[in-house]
Amino acid sequence: MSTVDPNEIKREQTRVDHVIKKIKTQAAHTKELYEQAHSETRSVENNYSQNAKINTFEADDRIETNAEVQQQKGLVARAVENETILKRQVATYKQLQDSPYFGRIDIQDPGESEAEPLYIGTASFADEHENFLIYDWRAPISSIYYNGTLGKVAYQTPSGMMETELVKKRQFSIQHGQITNVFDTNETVGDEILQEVLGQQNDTYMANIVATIQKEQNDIIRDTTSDLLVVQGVAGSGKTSAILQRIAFLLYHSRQSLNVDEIVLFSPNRLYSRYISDVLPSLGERNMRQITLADFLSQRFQGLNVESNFDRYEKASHNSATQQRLIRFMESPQLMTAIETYVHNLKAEEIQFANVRFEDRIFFSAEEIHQIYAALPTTMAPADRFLKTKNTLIKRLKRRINQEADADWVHEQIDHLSNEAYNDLIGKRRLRAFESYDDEIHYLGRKLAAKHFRVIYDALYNNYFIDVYRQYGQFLKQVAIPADLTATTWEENQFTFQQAVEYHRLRLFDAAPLLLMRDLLTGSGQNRQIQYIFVDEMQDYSLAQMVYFKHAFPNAKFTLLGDSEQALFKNVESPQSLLERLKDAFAVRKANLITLNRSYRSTYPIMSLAKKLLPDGERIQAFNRTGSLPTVIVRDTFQAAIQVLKSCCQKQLQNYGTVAILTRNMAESQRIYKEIRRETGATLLSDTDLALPKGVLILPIYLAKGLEFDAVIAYNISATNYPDEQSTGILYTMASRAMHQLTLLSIGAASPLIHAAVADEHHLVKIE
Ligand SMILES: Nc1ncnc2c1ncn2[C@@H]1O[C@H](COP(=O)(O)OP(=O)(O)OP(=O)(O)O)[C@@H](O)[C@H]1O
Repeated sequence: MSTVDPNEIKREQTRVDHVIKKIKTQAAHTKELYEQAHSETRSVENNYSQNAKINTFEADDRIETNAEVQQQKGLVARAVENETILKRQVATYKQLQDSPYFGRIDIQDPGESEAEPLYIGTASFADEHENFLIYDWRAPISSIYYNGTLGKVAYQTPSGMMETELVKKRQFSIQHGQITNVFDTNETVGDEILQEVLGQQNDTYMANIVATIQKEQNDIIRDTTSDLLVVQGVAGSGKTSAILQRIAFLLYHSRQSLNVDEIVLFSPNRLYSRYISDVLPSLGERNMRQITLADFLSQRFQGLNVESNFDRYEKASHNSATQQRLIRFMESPQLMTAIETYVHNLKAEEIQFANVRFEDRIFFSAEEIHQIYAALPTTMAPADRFLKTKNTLIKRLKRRINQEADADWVHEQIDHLSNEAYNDLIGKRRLRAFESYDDEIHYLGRKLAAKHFRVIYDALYNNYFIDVYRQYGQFLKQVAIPADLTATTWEENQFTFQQAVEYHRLRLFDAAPLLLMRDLLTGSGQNRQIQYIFVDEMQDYSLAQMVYFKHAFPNAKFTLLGDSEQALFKNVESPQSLLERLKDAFAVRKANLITLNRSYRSTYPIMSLAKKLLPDGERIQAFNRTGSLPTVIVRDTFQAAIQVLKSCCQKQLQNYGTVAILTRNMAESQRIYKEIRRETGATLLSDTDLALPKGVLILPIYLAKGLEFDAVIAYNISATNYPDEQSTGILYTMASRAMHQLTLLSIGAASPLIHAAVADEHHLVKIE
């Protein structure tokens, strides 16, 4: 790393000025185009709505109008798209005007006498002669900036590997058009600029890291070949950042074949979804689809209240050994395999068909449904037999509707129809004459009968003629249980499942096997459109859930990221064993594992303490950023602790924008919120909050997953709250949320885990 000669900096600033001038000209021109496009869209839209209003009473007119309307619709769509592209371009130029680029590489191709400088920024920019003044960070040549050290380098292009020589690599910080920092480096991406970026205060929402992507992160971002990419990364190692830059990268590289709507990110909670929502737009891309596991499951189990990880965590702070063994089995891929085998071998008479009832009477009996199913060839897959059965039922329903169309009760209804209701029912047919009056009445009758039986149609459509809960109960009854579970435990397990369902509740660990069973039996539930699935905080998912995702998104490539040591909902597991289990469960052709051991978020003193909390924390490399020592404060009473909280918040707010008080659960958060909100102006955050304000925030640790704060106060890290190693993951996660300052506050003796961490190294903390 070397500093750059002042004259050279001047020359660079002149270039920055020149590029910005060009961008400004281009921006003004694009803005004009955008405004034109905007008024064009308005006029096409106006035109469209005029045309849509055209008299459609004459049959011939209708056909013509339809074609015209379709054409107008196309015009509107194109105008809107054009406008959106221009709007995005205007935004990109605005950003480039402020900071046009962050890197420069000088490359000398074989046979050339001079090196050519290339500048790298968040988007490409070319002048009027098509000279690239800035290269997009995702362009093939830009990979040299992230991967290469000076000397011979190779980079991937669409037409194969290219070789060149890297003779200079320069990093810039440019703010408001002024170079504030510049370094030459031989490293991949040197530490100086990174120091500067990481030392800054958190601005509540996540920012992109394209200027300082590190080599290992770059491997994650640019991996285009793996079907399963697993990233085990320590706290603050940039996993979430890598996901977002990877999505931007994939979109750039597969513009033609990949749409952002074909990417789904499973996020740990809704706050996180908001926290990361600015990154992709700052890179000129739209956000991917995001969903939490809880929302995904509620959508699939409409009408049932599915337990969430948070509920489970709030309910049982410590699981008994028996409970842990039960959970292990219920969340295992073996259970999912057992479901597959069970469904595969299921005999017709074992399928739990249910009566379809209508107005207190049985409309299709389970027996009738069973007979249809049983008559189908046994060689057919269960889902195919099921679909055929469903079709037969729908046909029978239609036949019945046809018969009822001429029934007296229907005729009576027709007689009492108002003119308006009559016209409504005739609907589109109004314009085509009926052969006879009887035809018209029969048509109306069918419509009325169909309306009458609509609930049955819906029940068939939604597969309510099979009772999957009873079927699942049957499955549990016969499945072979592991040796470490007793028959009594297993019976109790079946009973609690039944009981929960009676109360319209579903335990979290039943959700994945139940969904798999339902999908396999009914041939539903798969989404073949999705091309990429990302799962952040993968350690909070069971393998059974992962196996279900694999089934539900059969064409997707998976990127799973997490930190086995930030497990809040189960015991910490060694990264290697988690990775092995994942690989087995996914059984894909091309799996890639990447480990990130360098941590960027927290200062060196904070990370030094956090890693001591872990049994194998030594492998974590804390980024060398200075800061004050973490403080441990012990008080005897709740009131004394509240006083500490108030004074800490006031003090820390003078230096920092966000101070987060992290608690073990929601009840604790609420309790302290009541006590300190007046003096500190604190905000209590819950899972339904979608915004992250500045100031003092109070939240349970599970909502702080994936987030970071300038200062963190870990509230009540006492021996009572965190008595043994089951709490390791929680304390480690709490400590590693802090960027600049960490305070550990205990009421009564601190957790033995904290004592053990600093036992031989008292210099790691300051005791107050
Ligand atoms: N290459 C980088 N350049 C600049 N900042 C970085 C880089 N990598 C990570 N960071 C910063 O470090 C912090 C942690 O990153 P991120 O949240 O992506 O890590 P993580 O591995 O998902 O963390 P955790 O598992 O603890 O939630 C963020 O503020 C991020 O911007």
